[in-house]
Amino acid sequence: MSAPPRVLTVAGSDSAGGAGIQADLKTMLALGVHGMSVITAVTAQNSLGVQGAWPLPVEAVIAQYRSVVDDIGVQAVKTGMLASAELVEAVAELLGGTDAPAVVDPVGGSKHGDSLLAASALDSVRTKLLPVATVATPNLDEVAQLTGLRVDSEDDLRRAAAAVLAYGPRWVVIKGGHLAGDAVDLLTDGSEEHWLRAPRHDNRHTHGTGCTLASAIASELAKGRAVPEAVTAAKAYVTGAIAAGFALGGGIGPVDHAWALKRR
Ligand SMILES: Nc1ncnc2c1ncn2[C@@H]1O[C@H](COP(=O)(O)OP(=O)(O)O)[C@@H](O)[C@H]1O
Ligand SMILES: Cc1ncc(COP(=O)(O)OP(=O)(O)O)c(N)n1
Repeated sequence: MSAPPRVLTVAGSDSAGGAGIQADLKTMLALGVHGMSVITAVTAQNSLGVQGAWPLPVEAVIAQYRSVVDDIGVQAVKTGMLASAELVEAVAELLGGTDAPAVVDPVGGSKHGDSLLAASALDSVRTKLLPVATVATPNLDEVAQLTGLRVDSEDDLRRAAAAVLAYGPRWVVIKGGHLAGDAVDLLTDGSEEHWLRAPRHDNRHTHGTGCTLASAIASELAKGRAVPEAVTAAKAYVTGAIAAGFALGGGIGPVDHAWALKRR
């Protein structure tokens, strides 16, 4: 039996299991790749919000990464919550030393508005992390934090993409999930444009959408797909997961990472 493609997530733990490391590993399982993890921070969170967050020491993050990459190897890496400037810079340096494609989700906060990244880390995201990204996947709040641009309509997505690409990622997916109307994302490398459109599901249980999309892109890249095909497949996966999102706790429940497995 040959080993499945290996994908590494470098992200924070979500105790509620809908976002962060837990979302990433579930996505990877559902998409048929071998998921591995470098935990950057532990959060206490649930359907109502984030109650606490504790970043890990930089040396613990580097040690986890080295253990996995030096022995097992990876075909793609995804990054999520990195919490501090020190962790952003350490992870950027690690990514700069690998040939595997890197999907960078520049996580700034949770859906409830709780911060998951120190304000002092934003400059390191712009100048160190985005330049080593194969694909960056900011949502509209992250676009505003990183570029100062407000996106109010589909027309603004192109301007936002150009502003993020100026920091150096090879491709960017601007996620229009927070706009009204269809769920439209723009994937571009500055010359090609791919508009990814899906019907908006009227389901409030959307915890983990961004993590799920980014780790699905990494999974598809690890299988050898080109970026546009990988993002198209990932969009279909996250759309199905949102359609099947379910209530848990008293607030926003998770997307259903297993939706595609249940249909087999
Ligand atoms: N209600 C929805 N119905 C369908 N797709 C959605 C919905 N909300 C978000 N999406 C899609 O989910 C993906 C993640 O986007 P978004 O929710 O904006 O990310 P984040 O979790 O980082 O804020 C994008 O492809 C977006 O278009
Ligand atoms: C540990 C951790 N990492 C990232 C997030 C944000 O995840 P996201 O997929 O953007 O989902 P929402 O929080 O917006 O529902 C998180 N909450 N926790």
